[in-house]
Amino acid sequence: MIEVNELTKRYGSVLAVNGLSFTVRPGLVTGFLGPNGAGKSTTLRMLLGLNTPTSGTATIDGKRFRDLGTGLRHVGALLDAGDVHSGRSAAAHLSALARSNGLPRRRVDEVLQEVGLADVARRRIGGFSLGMRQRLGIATALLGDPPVLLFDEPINGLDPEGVLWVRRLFRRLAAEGRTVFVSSHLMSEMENTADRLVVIGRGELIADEGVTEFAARGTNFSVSVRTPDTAVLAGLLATEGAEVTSDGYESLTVTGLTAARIGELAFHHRLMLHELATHTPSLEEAFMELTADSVEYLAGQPQ
Ligand SMILES: Nc1ncnc2c1ncn2[C@@H]1O[C@H](COP(=O)(O)OP(=O)(O)OP(=O)(O)O)[C@@H](O)[C@H]1O
Repeated sequence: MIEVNELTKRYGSVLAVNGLSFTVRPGLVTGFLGPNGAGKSTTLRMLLGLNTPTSGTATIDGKRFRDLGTGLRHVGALLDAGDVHSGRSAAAHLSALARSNGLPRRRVDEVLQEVGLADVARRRIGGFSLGMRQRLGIATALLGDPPVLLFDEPINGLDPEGVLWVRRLFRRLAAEGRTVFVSSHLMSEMENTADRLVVIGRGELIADEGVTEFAARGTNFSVSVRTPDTAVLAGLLATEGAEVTSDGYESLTVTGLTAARIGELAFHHRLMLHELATHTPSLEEAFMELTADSVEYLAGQPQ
């Protein structure tokens, strides 16, 4: 169990993390989401004792990381996949870590196999692609067979097959009863992976809930209508208080009225409908909507 309580980190005038509180439970994949610069990496670094909080606490199973004393056997983490000695081979890198953490040598072969790097184990890391480095970072996190796993943007650089693999891996690790906490700035990466979401913006908590509850917060419900009588129907819908936009030939998008009400109106006025479909906001849309105020860099904004 990860517990973050009133956690704050200030860098000079920048308040990177501001009074953040949440818990991450075992047996689930929890996505840690927020736009760029929201404070995800800073929070993960404080959990791992790499940054000191300005105030508040970040604990793992009730203790600060540095007081756990069991290192890789308790918490495995992927922070920055580029942060490895590039002159070494993958096997040498993992062997050195296994030795310094008192882990058996066989774990090196097991994790290399697990992440699909067994065939390139003796190659220099310097020649690895970003995706291979991510796999090595994941292997490092798994080395101590820990009950708690933290991954910072693990999907970066992975090809589609790699993305599927990593999703299945996270699901399996959670099913084994581990605590799996995965950061991303893209909701699409978490949509089919996470059970719960901790969403932050500008260092503050926006949501801490199940994926379904989060999706239900999106308010952009709309109805698509196709009819040969767009002008007549649009007029009728407007008098009912709906907001109507025409998407081109025979096609309208309507907000403010249900599909059932639109169908009734069309029926009463003998208007033919070719399509009537409710559009439920996606998880991605809910995320964009709820974090809109926290986005640091917006495309198309004047400088
Ligand atoms: N060492 C530092 N010194 C000064 N400011 C920092 C430092 N580290 C982070 N920040 C600032 O703190 C804020 C949060 O950064 P952080 O890297 O934690 O965000 P993030 O959510 O991980 O973003 P990203 O998705 O871009 O990695 C940003 O405004 C960043 O510029």
